[in-house]
Amino acid sequence: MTAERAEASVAKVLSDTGERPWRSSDLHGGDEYSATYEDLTHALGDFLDRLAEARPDTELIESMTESLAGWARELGPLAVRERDRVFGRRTDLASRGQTMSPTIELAEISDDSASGTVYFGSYFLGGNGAVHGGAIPLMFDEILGRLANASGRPPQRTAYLHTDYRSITPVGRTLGVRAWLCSEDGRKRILRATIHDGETLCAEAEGLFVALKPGQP
Ligand SMILES: CCCCCCCCCCCCCC(=O)SCCNC(=O)CCNC(=O)[C@H](O)C(C)(C)COP(=O)(O)OP(=O)(O)OC[C@H]1O[C@@H](n2cnc3c(N)ncnc32)[C@H](O)[C@@H]1OP(=O)(O)O
Repeated sequence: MTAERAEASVAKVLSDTGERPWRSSDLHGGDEYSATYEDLTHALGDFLDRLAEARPDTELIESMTESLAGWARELGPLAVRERDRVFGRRTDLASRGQTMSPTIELAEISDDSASGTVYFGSYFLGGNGAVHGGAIPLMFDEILGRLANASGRPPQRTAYLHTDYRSITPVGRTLGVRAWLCSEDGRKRILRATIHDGETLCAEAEGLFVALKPGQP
């Protein structure tokens, strides 16, 4: 899907849910700003992975705490309404401009399917090299939600998301991810997705997405 199409479908999501449609012109600084924000989210994700892996000494912990508190103080007065924010609203970027779920790099996307790769860094570790069991449905909701809301479909919300954990999902490896639309019935759409480590099926999910009625939040 092109960036223009993704943006058009997101604009529809927001206009139908009562928010002013999001436009790329909401982002200040054009292309230069676009690249900079993507770099910021990558740097933040990298920081979280390194933090999760490290055993810092007290001096470094104190110094990091001070730096982070300084950034929070600087950002505090810059808070804007949800519709004017950048974080998580950059559907033109693989990361969507957020770090809550890992970045999904899509190699193929059509109206009813998407496939690509996902990499869970150390930040998403549950234990013994396996991704946390809550991070996996988070990633599934991300890819299924994006697919459900793509291609000019009406805005939808997840009604249920069922995940089966078939084998551990390893941290620190590039994994295959696939999502596809299974059925449509009125306002209801069922979508499925899988994560593979090579030939091994790690996890699979089924989600029901329900198209929102006008004015529904
Ligand atoms: C700018 C950037 C924006 C980014 C956006 C894009 C990227 C996003 C990426 C991230 C994306 C993240 C996305 C997210 O995470 S969305 C956040 C998580 N989801 C929610 O918060 C949803 C909360 N629930 C609701 O709002 C309502 O319950 C909904 C809207 C879902 C339905 O309530 P509504 O009052 O409207 O409809 P209805 O109750 O008459 O139901 C309608 C039909 O559906 C059937 N049904 C309903 N529930 C279930 C169920 N659990 N199992 C089986 N069936 C169920 C029901 O039987 C009926 O069927 P039928 O009798 O007609 O046959």
